[in-house]
Amino acid sequence: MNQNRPRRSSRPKQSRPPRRREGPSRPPADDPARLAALDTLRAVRERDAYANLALPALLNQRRISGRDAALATELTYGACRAQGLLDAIIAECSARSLTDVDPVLLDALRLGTYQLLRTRIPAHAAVAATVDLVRGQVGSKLAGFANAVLRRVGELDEQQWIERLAPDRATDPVGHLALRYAHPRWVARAFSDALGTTGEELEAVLAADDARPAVHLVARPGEISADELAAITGGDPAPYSPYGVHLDPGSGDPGELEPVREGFASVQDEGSQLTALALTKVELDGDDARWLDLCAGPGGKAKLLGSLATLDGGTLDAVEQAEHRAALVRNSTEGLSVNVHITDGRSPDLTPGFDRVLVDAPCTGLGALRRRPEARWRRGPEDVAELTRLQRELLLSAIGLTRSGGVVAYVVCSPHLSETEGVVADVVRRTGAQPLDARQYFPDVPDLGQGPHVQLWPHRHGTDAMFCALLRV
Ligand SMILES: C[S@@+](CC[C@H](N)C(=O)[O-])C[C@H]1O[C@@H](n2cnc3c(N)ncnc32)[C@H](O)[C@@H]1O
Repeated sequence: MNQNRPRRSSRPKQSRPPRRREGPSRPPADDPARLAALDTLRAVRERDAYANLALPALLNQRRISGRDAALATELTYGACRAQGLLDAIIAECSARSLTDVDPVLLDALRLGTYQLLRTRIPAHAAVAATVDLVRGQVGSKLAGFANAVLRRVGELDEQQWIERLAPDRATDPVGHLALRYAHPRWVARAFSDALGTTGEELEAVLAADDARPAVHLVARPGEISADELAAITGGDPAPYSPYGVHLDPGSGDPGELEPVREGFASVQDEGSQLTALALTKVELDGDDARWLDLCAGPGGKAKLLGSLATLDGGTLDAVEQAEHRAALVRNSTEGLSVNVHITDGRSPDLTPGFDRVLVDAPCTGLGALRRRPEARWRRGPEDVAELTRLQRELLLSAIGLTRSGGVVAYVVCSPHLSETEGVVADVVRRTGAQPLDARQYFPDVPDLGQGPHVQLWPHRHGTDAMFCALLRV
């Protein structure tokens, strides 16, 4: 046990989180919200479930709604996001190493610690409810352990824990900010490398991953305008994409909106829209009727590109390796001039000579961490090498399938330099493809840096951190 652990007698009087609201001194015996949160954390850990899919399904199945659903959602998503910080604090308060703690007990401790540090639930209620949960789900033998750990956690507030546990900001700014904003160090390092700073902008992008993002819709070209879509949905036209609409994060399930149900609109990050649109804006000499999306599933960009190609009398070939994802592409592009191929984009049996090709390659997804609560803890730095190999191979294939004078857009939802500039530089060296200044194809989007490639950022643009390089073949 760490010698520096705070003793209860030394607790400063003001150490409690300041914003507690009054609440029941004991949680109700039946606690569906916390049980749903615990079961979701377990599904995320054991089955690699996505919290934002598993929790709504579970709430629905158990008919949990209203305040219980809201509490379950806050606790689940909050504990998923903050996991690294919560674990560091729990480890400091636990006599056992976390690897020796029963995994369900650890999930419950994460929920309890989250309640103590980041909610206004009274400390005694947070501890009692978690201990009851442990007693019911893990067994009464471990309830005392949970109680002891959480009482120690409650001796300091979040700020004080960070001061105690985080590396010194002056000597290790990345390590400090990684713990403060609950990101793995390698992710904070990747953001820092891409931004070229360890200062305020790094802090801003890490903080942006914890903000609830607006829901972005895309209007289907030729069917509905962004203004009409905004009027119907009560949203606002997006600042940069002519097809985009932003909805308030709390405005309910966008899948229930009529234009989405009818197929006139879809959920799509504005950054994704902008990268697909950039490909369509590059000037071409000669033919412009054969477009290709080499990594199309689940079909967001294929729908946008397919709509534009169809309006112009062209076609889009959409390649996807995974069968179930190809089915999603087929579904989302129904009625458009889109041909879906289930095949490996590195060696598809397609006739070369495409005019415009999109490679929206599989990636670490570090650019969309705000949309998936558990995502930042799921990938590791060891994933990068394999992904960059695949990205390079797909981009080389795309260039081979493009006619001379045609254009390729290489897109990833990650700012990791190995996945972005590294892949592009390597392929340009091998093929002689000519990088274009992509910034000119993102009209009116500010803060695009030195070019030639475009890196969007949540804290600058309100989009996912999408990267886009445009290469003339
Ligand atoms: C980033 S996602 C594409 C997102 C899509 N463009 C959209 O906007 O909805 C990458 C896709 O590439 C697919 N993929 C992975 N390896 C592939 C390969 N070798 N050939 C073709 N598709 C592949 C994955 O299954 C995944 O659906």
